[in-house]
Amino acid sequence: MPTPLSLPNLNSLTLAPSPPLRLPHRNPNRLNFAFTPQPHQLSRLAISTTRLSISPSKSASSVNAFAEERDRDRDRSWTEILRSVIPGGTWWELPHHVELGDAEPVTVVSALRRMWDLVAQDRWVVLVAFVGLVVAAVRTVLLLLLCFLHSVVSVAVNLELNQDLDTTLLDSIGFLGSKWRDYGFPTECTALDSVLRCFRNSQVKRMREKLYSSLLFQVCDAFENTCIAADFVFLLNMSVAPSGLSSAAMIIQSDYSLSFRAKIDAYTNAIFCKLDPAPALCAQLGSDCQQVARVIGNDLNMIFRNVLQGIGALVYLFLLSWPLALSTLATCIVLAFVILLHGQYQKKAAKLTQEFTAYSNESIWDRETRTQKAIAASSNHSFRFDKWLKNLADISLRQSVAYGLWNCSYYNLYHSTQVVAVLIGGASIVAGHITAEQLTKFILYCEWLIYATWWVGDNLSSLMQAVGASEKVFRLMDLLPGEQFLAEGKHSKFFYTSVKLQRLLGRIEFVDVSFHYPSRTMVHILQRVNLSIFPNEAVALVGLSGSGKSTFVNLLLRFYEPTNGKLLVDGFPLKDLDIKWFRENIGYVGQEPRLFRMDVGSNIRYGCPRDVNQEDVELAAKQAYAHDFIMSLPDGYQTTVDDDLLSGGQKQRIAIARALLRDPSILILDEATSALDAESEHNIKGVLRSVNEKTKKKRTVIVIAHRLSTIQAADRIVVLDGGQIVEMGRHSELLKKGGLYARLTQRQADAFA
Ligand SMILES: Nc1ncnc2c1ncn2[C@@H]1O[C@H](COP(=O)(O)OP(=O)(O)OP(=O)(O)O)[C@@H](O)[C@H]1O
Repeated sequence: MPTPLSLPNLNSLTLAPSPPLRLPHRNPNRLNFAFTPQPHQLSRLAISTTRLSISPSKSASSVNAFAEERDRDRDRSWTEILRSVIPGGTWWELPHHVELGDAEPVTVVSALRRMWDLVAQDRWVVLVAFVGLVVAAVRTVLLLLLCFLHSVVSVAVNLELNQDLDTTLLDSIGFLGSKWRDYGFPTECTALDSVLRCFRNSQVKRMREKLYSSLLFQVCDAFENTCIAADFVFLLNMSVAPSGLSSAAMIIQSDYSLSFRAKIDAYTNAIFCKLDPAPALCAQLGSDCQQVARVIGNDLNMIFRNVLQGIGALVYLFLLSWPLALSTLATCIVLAFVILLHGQYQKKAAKLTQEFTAYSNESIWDRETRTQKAIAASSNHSFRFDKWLKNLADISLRQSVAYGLWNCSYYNLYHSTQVVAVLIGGASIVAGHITAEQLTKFILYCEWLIYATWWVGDNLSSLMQAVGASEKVFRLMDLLPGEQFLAEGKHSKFFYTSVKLQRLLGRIEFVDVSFHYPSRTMVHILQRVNLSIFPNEAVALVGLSGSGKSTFVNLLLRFYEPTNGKLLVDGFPLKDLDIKWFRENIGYVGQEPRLFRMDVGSNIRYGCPRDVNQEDVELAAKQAYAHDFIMSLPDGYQTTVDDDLLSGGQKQRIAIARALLRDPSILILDEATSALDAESEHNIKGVLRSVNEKTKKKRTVIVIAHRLSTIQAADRIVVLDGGQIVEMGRHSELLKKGGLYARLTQRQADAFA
């Protein structure tokens, strides 16, 4: 039953919206109510937010008026639909989306300049290819000249104006022209196209490398502060923050002894082997770089070549008949205008497609397929993904229709040129200004000109798309390395000191440290934390989920800078220490270590700053209680693994072995044993003893664990609550105290009881 709507000023007239309630799309403020009329109540109401209009009841005439109004409404909606779909109408509006910040938008000229900079090493290849193409295009134009000469001579022969010009000359010109056409131009173009294609591939590679290097040298908060792309925040958080850390990614970041090439390979490996959920980066490095590189490898040369050929054809058209040439030129100008519009539209659409593809990829990645299968019973499970897909489909539909319209305009204009040529040309023949053969040639040259214009247009729209795609790629490439990565000497007007200590003892001091994440400035994660960790001490951080344990470690690893207070390492401000050297001396295992697609031995050895042999690798694996399961794999240490081929506990043990192999002065384990069974965990507790079993070298250990049995052997247990240290002491002392730690221990004991 529809809800009755009472209008007090209508003498208790009760109206009900007739189902279905129609909301006219053209005026969302206006609601039309229709109701089944009683003889004394027949009326139609239009209620708007600003006025209420009532047509008084007039029985049959009102019914007619209502029907007419409805028809008018229908007609109006059709005209509105038609108006919206014509070029420039509302249907063509592309969705608004995240702006890329306040940087200047990339123009064709600036994009080309950037691309030219990128091809610095191979400029000669581009130049040679372009010169070749110019030569090829000029030859084509000369071919036209030969044809033209051929026609002039044949006219002379036909008209018998000059009996001295015999058919031998005519034949030789025709023969020369056909040979030139058959062998010269296609061969050259194919060869040059191949050269440019090879060049394009190397350019894609270079762009990807540059983009990677720019990303690798960013600090997390740099991304969180900018609106460059939420997807890159996601990428970096996944790569370096403990919550989703790929240990390997962190090692790449920390390990500068690796060649840049190796880092790139490792990252490529990690990302393209699906080890790191970096959908946006995949999109950026995959299609976008390829699209941008296509500009020089393909679009520009096609545009250039066709412009030259078009100019040549136009010149001959003018030589043949200027009225006809003018009419063709007018057509070409209209065509160029359509090209421009279409190109601009495609550029915008390409930019949005790039954004939405990244977001749709992200929405798949961040909800792993298996997880999705497990929990996706709800009808809303794919809401995010569907939303992006719908946006993509909408854009793609508009792009296709725009392309169709563009093609349609081309063909219509092309045929209209022929019609005009036949009309004007026919009149010219009758008037004796041109011959029928000249008209035929004219139509052929027209075709050539229009064809060249079409090619220019087609490649120009592709160029525009590439420029759209290049915007984000270039902005990411332009990011300056984070401050901590510049700590190697002079950089612009700043001078960064970089202290390398002779030996890292492992004394860590948090002095009055407060911190909030850049993306949530109002939420204070750590508040006035004061803590000194002594060399060779094993300290455990415990607390409720979200109490700031991982953040504590993030600051120590210098993924973020404290907003207040300072961090000292061996008495030196952490800011002044060489970040490369410092991270080389740290072993870190995160909550979800990830493995690279390579053999187990290489995975353990990965990023190790010192020379190690197989014996060292095996020793580290034994300490991490990974040796036995590794030996049970088909090829032992040579077995190729990746994230999906091992269990969570096995991956954690390999990651622990990797950290131990570095023989670090400070070892950080953030929930590093959460996936281990009780026995493995019991065995691995030895890692906590803060001594390298082989060298007997001591080390500082920081352990974060929810399973409190893991940390009972720690020298000191620090309890965090709401970003503050609330308790500190040994296991037995804290139990006696009866505070948060005792409560947590009790809860866990109850849970297992
Ligand atoms: N990159 C980030 N941006 C904004 N807030 C964050 C970020 N990372 C973590 N936080 C927030 O900081 C708080 C502390 O997070 P943290 O990961 O340090 O907690 P934790 O004690 O390690 O938790 P857990 O035991 O569940 O791992 C949480 O409220 C979390 O939501």
